[in-house]
Amino acid sequence: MDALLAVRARGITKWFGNVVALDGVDLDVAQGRIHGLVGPNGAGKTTLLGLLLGLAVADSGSLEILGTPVGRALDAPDGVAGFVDGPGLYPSLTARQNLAALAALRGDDARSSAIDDALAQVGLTDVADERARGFSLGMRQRLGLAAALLTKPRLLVLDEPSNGLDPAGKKHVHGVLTRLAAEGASVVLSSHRMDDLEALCSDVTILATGRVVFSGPLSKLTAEEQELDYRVRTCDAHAARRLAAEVAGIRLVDGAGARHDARVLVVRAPAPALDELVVRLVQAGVAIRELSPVVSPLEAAFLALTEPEEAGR
Ligand SMILES: Nc1ncnc2c1ncn2[C@@H]1O[C@H](COP(=O)(O)OP(=O)(O)OP(=O)(O)O)[C@@H](O)[C@H]1O
Repeated sequence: MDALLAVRARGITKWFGNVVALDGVDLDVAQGRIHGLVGPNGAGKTTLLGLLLGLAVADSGSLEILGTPVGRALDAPDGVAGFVDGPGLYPSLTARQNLAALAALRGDDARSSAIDDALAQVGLTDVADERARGFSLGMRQRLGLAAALLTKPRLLVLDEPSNGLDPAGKKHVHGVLTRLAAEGASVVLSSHRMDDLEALCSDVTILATGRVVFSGPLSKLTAEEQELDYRVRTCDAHAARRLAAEVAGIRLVDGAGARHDARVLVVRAPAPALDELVVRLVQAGVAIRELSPVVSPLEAAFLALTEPEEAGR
């Protein structure tokens, strides 16, 4: 096995009746990295995360987690924590009691200082003594993450952890995941939020109808995208339009993004042509006030890679 891999999956197939949820999936998750799993509804993300957590076993293929081959038993592999379909909590217990009870279930005797620390990391200190029954979705997600942290995971597996998070909750969760990875743990998470994935993940796997259509560094995915639409807002839209028309490889896109602001131009361009436009604008004394992709590079790649699959269903 590769010493630097937290997950090594080869040819994983999983059927539910006559539905193939995973169809020959290969996945490498490097140690100390945050790996995003993305795909349309029903692509197989939750099924794959469930296999990593030992909630189900594959019908075929091989799976190694933290260097150990996974057998047929339904059991969380050592060093792995996380949840799919929301964390399992006791509604009638407080946040603090939940963490103590979940630790006791594992046979651990979590010190109250460790519990306090986990609650602080996810930003739930103020509600530590409130019952989980009254918690919002975002608070339950954060409490589930705190429970996972108490196990000191070497691999953390989370299904859509951003669901229901307000901006403060998101900041806490991102902070926790980034810290874990910096300390050498690996994180695999699914999300439909491209902005979260781009902010957090170094690697991404895109699934479509149970198959991997891309897996690798996020930078490679975005670099592979040939052309993107960019909003360019300048101090002189007229001059910007004229200059854009002169740059080879740039096409002006009417409509989206420019509609509400006459100073905004939307151009479709590969990165080198966009660079050339920026240089020409500056040389011509046209100030650039905004330059941003209309949809994020990950979202553009996601749509390009998954839409043909969707259409083919
Ligand atoms: N327990 C189950 N019984 C029957 N079919 C299932 C079961 N779990 C998943 N499936 C099917 O397997 C496929 C993959 O589902 P899965 O939940 O893994 O997708 P997903 O990518 O997590 O989707 P979403 O983004 O909607 O959460 C779907 O066709 C789904 O209907």
